[in-house]
Amino acid sequence: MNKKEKIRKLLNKNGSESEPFFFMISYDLTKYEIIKLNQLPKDINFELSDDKSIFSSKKIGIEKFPLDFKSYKIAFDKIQKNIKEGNSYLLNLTIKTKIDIKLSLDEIYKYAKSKFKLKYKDEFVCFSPEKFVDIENNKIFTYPMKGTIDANIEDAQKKILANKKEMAEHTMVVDLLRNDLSIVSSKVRVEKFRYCEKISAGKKDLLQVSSKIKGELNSDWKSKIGDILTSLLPAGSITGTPKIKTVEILKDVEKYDRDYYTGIAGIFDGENLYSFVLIRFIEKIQNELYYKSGGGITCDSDAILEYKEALDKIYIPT
Ligand SMILES: C=C(O[C@@H]1C=C(C(=O)O)C=C[C@H]1O)C(=O)O
Repeated sequence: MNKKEKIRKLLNKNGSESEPFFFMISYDLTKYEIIKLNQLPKDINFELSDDKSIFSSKKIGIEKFPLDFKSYKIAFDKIQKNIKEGNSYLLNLTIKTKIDIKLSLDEIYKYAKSKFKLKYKDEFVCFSPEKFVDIENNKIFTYPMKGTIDANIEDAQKKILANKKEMAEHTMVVDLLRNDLSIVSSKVRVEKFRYCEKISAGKKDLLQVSSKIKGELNSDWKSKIGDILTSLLPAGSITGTPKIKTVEILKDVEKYDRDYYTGIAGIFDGENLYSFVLIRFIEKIQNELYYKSGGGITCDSDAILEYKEALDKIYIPT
């Protein structure tokens, strides 16, 4: 049985037992943890919050040792070639940046302020602003986030909402996720289109644009959590579209393993399910720390600006 199938069956089984459990799944669905909440080991910590006021402008400085622009540009150019050939029209290109910070993963987890947090053993810490799906009262919701602007630019919100490239990019992700939700649910509707949220990002504050999409599930969805999640993964907002071909291209151009970065984590509380995308992510690899980050590329993208955006996302909100 392959790993995806194993994950699907385990989630279905855990859901049908109606007991609360935690889950985390890697980007390529080869790694996972599915653990009953009352058996969660001490070295796995997480927090999920819906508190909109979680926002802070205190900064922790991070020294960055980024991939050189030339290497980024090679990947970027390959992506543009694929877009011109019609293989994809939106790809989320991500990079791994070595960082230096005088804090342990435990301390980062403790200090980072974010809606969603996860620390996994001494392996990684994630402080994500991005929901994946929520399931409440037989309804499934997803909240794709696409579009980032420096919040301190004058009229930042107005500018990003009026920007045609941002609009096109966001619409593509909403289309993809509407389609994904239609695989697992019915009566899919976009409930909110392009709303802005402010996020503290090191020396900068960022505005991120999201949408809210809703679908209806059958009342037996708890025994199908595995079918639902494995059909939706990897999350469209961190791949691009069309998904299968785009994932293939990313495998070729990204010269590192995403691992749990851009995967998902969440809980089933016995009644409802809440999950988030594993972005804003620091990983310990052989005693060095790496920050994984990226952004969406379209035919209109500028390589320097995209490179800058991926590096701007390297921050710890405190
Ligand atoms: C992949 C990342 O971000 C993704 C890309 C975004 C964008 O292009 O605006 C926003 C949120 C994420 O879905 C990341 O932050 O590492």
